[in-house]
Order: sequence, then C-alpha cells, then structure tokens
Amino acid sequence: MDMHGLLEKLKGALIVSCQAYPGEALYGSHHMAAMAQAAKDGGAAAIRANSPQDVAAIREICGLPVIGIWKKTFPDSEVYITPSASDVLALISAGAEIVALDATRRSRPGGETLEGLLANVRRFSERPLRAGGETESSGSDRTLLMADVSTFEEGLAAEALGFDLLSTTLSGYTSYSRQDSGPDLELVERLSRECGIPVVAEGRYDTPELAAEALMRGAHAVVVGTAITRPHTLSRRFADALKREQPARKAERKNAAVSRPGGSEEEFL
Ligand SMILES: CC(=O)N[C@H](C=O)[C@@H](O)[C@H](O)[C@H](O)COP(=O)(O)O
Repeated sequence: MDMHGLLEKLKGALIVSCQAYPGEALYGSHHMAAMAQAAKDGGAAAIRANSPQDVAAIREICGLPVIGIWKKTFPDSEVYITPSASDVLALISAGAEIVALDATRRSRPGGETLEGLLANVRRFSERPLRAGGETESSGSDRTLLMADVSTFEEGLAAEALGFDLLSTTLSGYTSYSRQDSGPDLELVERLSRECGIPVVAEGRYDTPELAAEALMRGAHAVVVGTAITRPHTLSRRFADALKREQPARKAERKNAAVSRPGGSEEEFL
C-alpha cells in the first residue's frame, strides 16, 4: 500500500488510541496489544500507540497500521509527544506507518527546532521519508509524519513544513490554545477548510455522536482514546456519579418519611 492508499484507508475511519502509563493496571505492551486487537474487532482502522515497544507489539498482534508516538518529559521543555529526531527514528524502526509529534510553537528540549528535527529525520531515516522503496513490514511506501497541533496557526505552519497530516491532539493542552471540556470541533472545521492535507480530529471525543460530528465538520478520521481504552477513568466517572447521587437520595427518603402520616425525621434517622 502506498501513502495514498494508507490515507484512503483512514478516510472516515476510527483510530483508537491505546495508551497506559506506568502504575496503571493495563500498563505494558502485552495489554496494549490486546486492547488494540479488541479495537480492531470493533471496527478500528488504525491504532495510536506510545513507545516503540508498544508499536511493535501491536503491529505483530493485530496488524493494523499504527500511529506511533513516544511520550517523554524533559526539564527544559513542555513538549512531550515524540520530542526529538531520535524518537521519530526509533518509532519508524519499530514499524510505525505514521509517526506523530508535537508541532506546537513551544520550545523543544535541548533547543532543537521543528525544522531541524524534520531535516534530521529525513537525513537519517533508513526508510526514506520522501523517496519510494516499500519495505516488507511497511504499510506505506514511506512513514508519514503527523503534526499534533493546538491551534489553527500551528496547523498552517506544520503544513508549510511538509507534514503529511495534522491532528488536533493538543488543543486545550497548551496554555494559549482554546480551553474547553469538550472537543475542539471549530479547530477541526477551520483546519479542514483551509489546509490541503488531511486533518484528524483528536482530543476529548467521548461519545460516538461527537466523533461523527467531527467527520461532518471535515475531519479525515477521528482518534478516540480515553472513552474506549482507559477503563479506570470510565469507572471513576460512574463511581463519582453514584457518589453525587447519594446525598440527593438520602434527602428524598427523609422528605418521604417526614411527609408520611405519623412519620417523623427521627424515624428516618
Ligand atoms: C494531550 C495528550 O497528551 N494526548 C495524548 C496523545 O497521544 C493521549 O493521552 C490522548 O489519550 C489521545 O490524544 C486521545 O485523546 P482522548 O483520550 O481525549 O480521546
């Protein structure tokens, strides 16, 4: 499959983000590969995964195209999604068909620039990023680069730098981007209208309806993570809702006891 074939395959598709952090019950490539297989069984067309180990495990088990990222934190920068050229190359070696990286305007670790990073990746990549030459494990003739952005301006800049596709991943996660509890559908719509490369909707799509709306607004595909693959977060939502309900129920029962003929508040207590 060439890069156009891969992008065509992702058109209108669900991409499931399978990520877990150290200390969480599902942390580990084995769990993430099982999660990816379950997502595939449910109709996902691709997987977004963190670290070369998870990318390799997921590709081996479920065989779907993988968008690889590598989250790393540094004391001198807020950038944490695939911060450096060597991270990109490690993900390419692990078999990622697409590598996503922070393309915000924030300063990067070690003072590296986004332009410099792209030049390094192109220079050192074994699977050329701009030339042909299909490799056995590759789903595409070259690894595509996805820009994770937080604003419209960052999207335009990333397209000008030669990224293959954009994702709205970081809207709400930079200090200067729109802060909202829901997904940034306006950003999806604006980028889709103004950019010549595919725009992926990502970040806080927590219902099927919101994901479908993103396609209506022009998204090429939708990435869903937390709402599908983070069961402890989902469990907490339910548990918190029940906890919030308890005082209301208690008050209801108390009112019912007091208003019953012969009933009293003491009886309820
Ligand atoms: C901001 C950031 O670091 N986003 C990360 C990017 O890979 C993941 O933690 C998210 O789960 C992913 O973007 C999917 O979004 P959501 O989990 O909201 O469906």
